[in-house]
Parts: sequence; C-alpha cells; structure tokens
Amino acid sequence: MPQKQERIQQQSKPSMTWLFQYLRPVKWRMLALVLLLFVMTALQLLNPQLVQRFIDQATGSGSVSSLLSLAGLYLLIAVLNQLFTVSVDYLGNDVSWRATNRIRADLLKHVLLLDMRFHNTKTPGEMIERIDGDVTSMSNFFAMFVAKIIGSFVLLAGILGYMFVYNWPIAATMTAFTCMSIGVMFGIRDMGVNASQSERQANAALFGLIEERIAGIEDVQANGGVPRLMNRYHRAMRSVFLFGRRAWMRRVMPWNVTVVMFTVTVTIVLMISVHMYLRGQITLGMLFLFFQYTQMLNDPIEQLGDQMQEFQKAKSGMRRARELLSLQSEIAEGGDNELPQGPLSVSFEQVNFGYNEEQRILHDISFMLQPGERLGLIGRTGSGKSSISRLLLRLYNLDTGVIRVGGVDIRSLRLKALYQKVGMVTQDVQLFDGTLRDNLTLFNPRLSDEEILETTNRLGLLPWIEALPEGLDSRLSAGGASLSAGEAQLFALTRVFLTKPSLVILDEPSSRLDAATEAILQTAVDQLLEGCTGIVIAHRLATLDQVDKIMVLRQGRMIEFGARAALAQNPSSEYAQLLRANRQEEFA
Ligand SMILES: Nc1ncnc2c1ncn2[C@@H]1O[C@H](COP(=O)(O)OP(=O)(O)OP(=O)(O)O)[C@@H](O)[C@H]1O
Repeated sequence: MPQKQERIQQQSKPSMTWLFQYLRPVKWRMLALVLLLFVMTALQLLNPQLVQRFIDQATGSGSVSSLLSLAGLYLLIAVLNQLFTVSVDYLGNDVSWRATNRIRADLLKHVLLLDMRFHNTKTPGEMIERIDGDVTSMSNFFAMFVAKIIGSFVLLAGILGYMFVYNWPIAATMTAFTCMSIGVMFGIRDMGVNASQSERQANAALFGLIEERIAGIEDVQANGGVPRLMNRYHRAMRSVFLFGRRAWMRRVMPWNVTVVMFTVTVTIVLMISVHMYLRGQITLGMLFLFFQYTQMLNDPIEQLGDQMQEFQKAKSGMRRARELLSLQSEIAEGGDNELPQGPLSVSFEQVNFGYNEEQRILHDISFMLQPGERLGLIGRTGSGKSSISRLLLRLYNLDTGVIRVGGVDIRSLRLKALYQKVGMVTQDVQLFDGTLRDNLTLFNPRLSDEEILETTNRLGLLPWIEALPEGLDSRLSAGGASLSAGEAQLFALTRVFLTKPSLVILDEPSSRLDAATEAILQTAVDQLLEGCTGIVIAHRLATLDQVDKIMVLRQGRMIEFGARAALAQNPSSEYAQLLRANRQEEFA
C-alpha cells in the first residue's frame, strides 16, 4: 500500500510570541488596564499613610477638624479604589474575551478544515473541549496576567521604596522575603504544567464519552446500556478527579511556600517595629504603617502566586491548542485552475484507495463519464460506492491514480472551487438550529425567498413547505430527527439544487419510502440532474431507469461498466442478471 501523506507539524514559534499575537489587537485596552492599575496602586499606598497620620494626630494634639478631613479623604480614596477595581475587572474580562474568542475562532476554522481521517478519530465532545475548554483555561491569563504582574511589581516597588526611606532594617527584611518568594515561585513555576495538561486531556475524554453516548441515546436505551454507560462515566469522572487533584496540588505548591515565608517575615517586622516603638524611635502611627505595609506585601506576592497558577493552566491549554493548530490537513489546497462552465465530465484513472494502510478499499478503478451523462453505481453494501463519492469530493486523498472533473485533476483545484460545482446529496441530512430558510440555504443570505420557493416548486416540494406552520420561517431543531426519511431526502435535494451544481452525487435512501413520496422524489431527482452530470448510488434497480451508464462494484473492484441499455440487453452481463433475478433486496 502506498504511503499515506504524513501530517506535518508546522515549525512552532516560541509560546509567548504565539500568545502575545492575540494580545496585539487589544493592546490599547491593555494599556488602559495597566494605567488603571498604576492609579489603583498609588491609592492603595496612600491609605495606610492617612491612617498613620490619623493615629499620630489623635494620640498627639491634632484638631477634630483635621481628623475629620483625614477620615473623609480616607473614605473618598476607599470609594475611588473600589471604582477602579470594578473598572479593572471589566476591562480585564473584556480583553480576555476578545483575545480568547480569536483563538477559539482560529481553532474552529482550523479543525473544520482538517481532513476526515483526523475527524474519524475524534468525538465531537472531545473537540468541543479542545476548542472551548482549553481556551477557557487561558482566559484568566489574558484577563489579568500582564496587568496583575505589572501591578504587583509596582506595588512591591512602592512599598519597598517607601520603607527604605523610613527604615532600612525593616525594608531589608521585606526585600529579602520578596526576593525569596519570587525566586521560589519562578523556580518551580512549571511544576504543574504537565499535570494540568493531563487534567485537560481527562476532561476532553469525559466530554467525548458524554457526547458519544448522548448522540447514540436510542441505541443505548434500546439495548439496556445505561448501567454500563454510567460505569464508564464514573471511571472517566474518577480519572478527571485524580488528574485534577494532582494538577491542583502541584499548582499551589509555590503559593504554599510563600505563605510560610510571609509568616516569618511578619513576625520579624513586628519584632523590630515594637522594639523601635518601645525605645521611642517611631510613633504609634508609624508602627501601624510598618505593620500595614508588611501586610500589604502579601497581596502582590499572593497575586503573583495566583498568576503563576493561572500561567501553568494557560500554558497547558496553550500547548494543547498549538498542538491542534500545528496539525496540517492531509488534503492539500490546489492551485488556481478553473472548472469549465456547464455539466462536467468525470474520469477515474487507475484509482486505488484505502482508509488505512492495512486495507485497500478501492482497487484500480478507471471509468469515464461525458458531460451530462448519468451513472448508476450499484453493488452490495460495503462494496465501496460511498468511498468513490468521498474521493470525488476530496474528503480523502487517493493512494494512487488520478481523478479528473471537467478534465482537471481535482488535486489542482481549490477546494472551494470544487465544492462550488460538485454537490452531494447524502442519506444523513444534517440540520442546524435555525429556520427552514437557513437550513435550505446553509445560512447564505444571498439566496432570496423567491429563488428558494421557485426551486422548491420546480422540485415539487412547495406543498410540503406550505404545509409547515410558518413556511420558510419554521424553526428546525439541530440533528435531523424532526424529518422523516422521505422529507430528509427532499430537503437534501433542495439544498443541493440551490447551489446550482454542475456535477451531482446522489446517495439514494436505502430505506423504503411510500409510493407517493417516492414518486415526488423521483421527479425531484430528475429535475436536479437535468443539465448536470450525475452519479446515483442506487439501492434499488428501479431508480436506474433514467441513467445512461451502469457500474457494478464488488469488494472495491469494478466488475462491470457500460451503457445501461446495452448491459440490460446483454444476457451475460451482471446488470442483466440482477434485473432478471429482480434482486433489489440485495441492495436495500
Ligand atoms: N471512515 C472509514 N474508515 C475505515 N473504513 C471505512 C470507512 N468508511 C468506510 N469504510 C470501509 O470501506 C468499505 C467500503 O465502504 P463504503 O461506505 O464505500 O461502502 P458502500 O458500498 O457505500 O456501502 P453502503 O451501501 O452500505 O453505503 C467498507 O468495508 C467499510 O467498512
């Protein structure tokens, strides 16, 4: 089996550069945030000094009016401080949402463009966790990290600077504590990153499990699988708990170390201050001020510790996000080649394909369809019919061979150009949460109601839409459960018809429809295929009366290909034998 194209890991930029690229668009808001923090810090430093003066004046010969004005000023500053705190929180969250939403959008776009081989191995729940959960773990980093780190250092510098002016032994004790605390935190800052990454992985697995089971709720209930599901759920939950606990313990380690050091520092500062007060070297107000400033020292250090924790969480989320972003789709974008107007020819030239290296699914498929011709594709279940359509839409890469549409190798076309001209009607109709109009046009606002109604009328579907309570404005729920098999097919046909394709691949419903729906469907299919090339994956021979050519597949090999009329008249042909035996059931 030929080599599958390797997923290429892009050259990754240094992590911080990657993160800061998302902060660049919000740099002015960040600047405002930092300025607000400067003002807040100044106010925080001012208040203990007011209290110091208040105490000294109260214990000395201060007048009541000056005491009252000091108290009034204290109140004003406290209120201002509160206002600034709210503004900083608001701005911080604003910055965070803007930056993280950009990452979410980048991740979602990237994942939507990844190939089917990647998606086959991932559950939607896991992807939700990776696109949203991992990014949420970075949100605090964006909200507060830069601002709080700067704010903490400014506050520390303010306190220590002031203390050095007034009392150097205390200032030296405080500085030693500050340096040691920061040193410890930085030294072991990455301790929790790997554990946090495993925690996020366990979370993703849990959400994957929940989503998978809810999506298959019918099967789970019908087979009495709820207790077994709950068992697996509890095991996944336990794993989240164990990884979460380990990650938390590692993340809080730097903070615990600083708490111990802080207690020792407060004791030393108090001992020195009380000693100086007793010897009359400082006033009672000064004693309070020194104590207050030592207490205040804890805030920025704690802040730094918190941010260190957030940084570890952010770093693990960031690693996972970048890991995802560095995966490249195996489907390479083509060049600027254009497809011709009108119906398109289709040719397969010695196409070989397998979903994995071990098993080949399609063997040496070669055929040619002229523009406007219709091909009926028949074969037992698992013979490779849908695989042919997936290859035509470039959902997978070929192993060897060439597929041409309109004479152009599909690998040399931009994917968008291919999807504009090739439409596919599948058996599984995916509905999105929105109106019937949104679902039919796939949220394309350029398609007018007249166009939609005219198309549906042409396909004979107008009565169906008119029967709905609010017509095109009727709300459909996500999934597809609200449509019957017949309605789903009519719906899918209209959706593809509206894109005006030049080549249509139609995967016929295998379930039996009632005679009336079948008749409407057949008319709609004939309308759809008029003026374009068509490939019909047929499950019933009766629907192939209108096709020009027939291909019979068996175990991935093309055992017959030719004009339908000629094959029907050739008694030794596979198709004629099938017709004779009237073994439609085989394809149901
Ligand atoms: N995503 C996949 N990964 C691995 N193997 C796959 C995948 N999809 C299909 N196959 C295998 O490829 C083979 C051909 O599948 P394909 O869906 O093309 O058959 P089909 O003829 O369309 O069947 P049906 O009539 O039941 O829709 C089957 O053996 C199937 O198990």
